[in-house]
Amino acid sequence: MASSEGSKSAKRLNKPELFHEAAFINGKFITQATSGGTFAVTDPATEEVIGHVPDQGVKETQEAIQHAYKAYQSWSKTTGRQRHDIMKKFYDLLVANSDDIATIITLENGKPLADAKGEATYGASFIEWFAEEAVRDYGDIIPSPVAGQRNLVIKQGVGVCAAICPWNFPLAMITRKMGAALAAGCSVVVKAPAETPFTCLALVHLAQEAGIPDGLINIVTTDKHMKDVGKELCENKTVKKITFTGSTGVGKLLMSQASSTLKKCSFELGGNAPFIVFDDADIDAAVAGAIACKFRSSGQTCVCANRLYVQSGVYAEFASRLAEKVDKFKVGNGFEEGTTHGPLIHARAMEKVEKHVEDAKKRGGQVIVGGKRIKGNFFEPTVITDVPNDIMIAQDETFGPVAALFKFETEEDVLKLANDTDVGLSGYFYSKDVGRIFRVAEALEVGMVGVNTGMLSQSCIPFGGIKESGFGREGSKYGLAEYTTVKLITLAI
Ligand SMILES: NC(=O)c1ccc[n+]([C@@H]2O[C@H](COP(=O)([O-])OP(=O)(O)OC[C@H]3O[C@@H](n4cnc5c(N)ncnc54)[C@H](O)[C@@H]3O)[C@@H](O)[C@H]2O)c1
Ligand SMILES: O=CCCC(=O)O
Repeated sequence: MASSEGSKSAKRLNKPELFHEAAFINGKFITQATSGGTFAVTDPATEEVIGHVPDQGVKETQEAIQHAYKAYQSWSKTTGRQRHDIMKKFYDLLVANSDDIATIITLENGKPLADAKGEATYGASFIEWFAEEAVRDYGDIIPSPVAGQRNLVIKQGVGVCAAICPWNFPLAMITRKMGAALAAGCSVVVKAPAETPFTCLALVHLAQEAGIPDGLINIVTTDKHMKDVGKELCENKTVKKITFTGSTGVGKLLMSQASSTLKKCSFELGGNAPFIVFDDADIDAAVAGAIACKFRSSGQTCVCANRLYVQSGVYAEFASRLAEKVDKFKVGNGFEEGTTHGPLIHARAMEKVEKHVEDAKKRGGQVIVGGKRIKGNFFEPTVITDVPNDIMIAQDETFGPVAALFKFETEEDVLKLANDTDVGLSGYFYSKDVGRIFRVAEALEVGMVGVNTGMLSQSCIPFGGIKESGFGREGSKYGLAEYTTVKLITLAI
């Protein structure tokens, strides 16, 4: 039965039945955990409870895996065209219900409604993209040196996939994994983020409406038992792939657990993106790019700029123009008209942001806008200048609305600084010099480079990193390959 908070949340939707206080296994919404426990989910803006979901454990995870295996056996025998048709219906339903999806995203994640609508579109685009890829996953014929022999290469879905997803994109981080898995002929067990399970549950409601077979997608909800559930997903022999988006520390743990059964892994982990503005840049474009890249989702994306390196000739101008724009942001509840930036996800995130700002201040940084907590989970969008190269922010992503501006003199210097980090997800730079554009793009140690733009994200690009930002790609044709294995058939004729 729905809780009073859950009923209130459901009433905000055009289609209240999309709000489920449940897990989802084998096509059924399950409101009770074996342990009997539930956990509350709160709105990060108001800190009020918006609903409850079952606190599931290892037993339910094993059940979900078994159902996923059964569903995989039939789904893997369907044609790419059949998978396309169901996925296309699923996509159409996501689009038709995008207002409700956006409302749930704002409710549980806090991002402004306009951004949540953007995510509803972005998230749905992965289902559409992979539906279209499902019919084009070609094999190969390799000429044999042996007379009378033919070598055929076919692709097959890897099997049951476990997806462990974060809270910062409650829809898109799931559809990016799920879309590829379904297109490849795989089934999925998703461990929903404890902070944002309701978007995920609305998603599977629509999947079911679209005709996705029972057991093909399963959602385990857990909080207290999260580590045990994660370990089960990594160690269970029936699961053939682990896909994870989140912090590097958790990625390392999951990889060590997954090594016991040598699962295929793709990990999209933390970044520490350099954002470089050269003297020859278009400063208006660079400021606009920094606003989009640094402050999107209040700084809580893995591809957000974390270190802004500005060449000495334009440092003062860039800093004052950026500060002028940041000062005009309207921070508030994502449902309020005019809100440009929402809250941080929770108190732990706030502690990290405050620690980074205090450290920068102690080391001589000048706060020219913002710099402190407003109330609850809200932090002032902040710009700090004159920071030395060894502040905490230089080595650890803040995941918050703080732009630290480092000054540099030469291209050689800034490349050394930009690459002086263990991680390498994305990097950005602004320059009009064609030679420099190629030199710097090739030299940056990252998986994705934005040149004269602060936005990369689309379903058609290979999204992912190098170094300790993980491996594997999501989205694009490369993303589909992560969910398939290649099989050789040698035929003597
Ligand atoms: N790459 C990204 O998009 C992304 C997303 C979220 C967080 N982060 C990074 O991580 C930092 C901390 O945020 P966080 O605490 O939410 O990240 P996290 O890595 O702890 O959590 C991400 C997801 O992993 C799950 N998880 C955590 N420990 C697990 C375990 N042992 N087994 C199975 N699942 C587990 C959580 O339920 C969550 O849904 C952020 O400041 C940021 O740097 C990155
Ligand atoms: O935060 C991780 C993913 C962000 C994106 O897809 O743009």
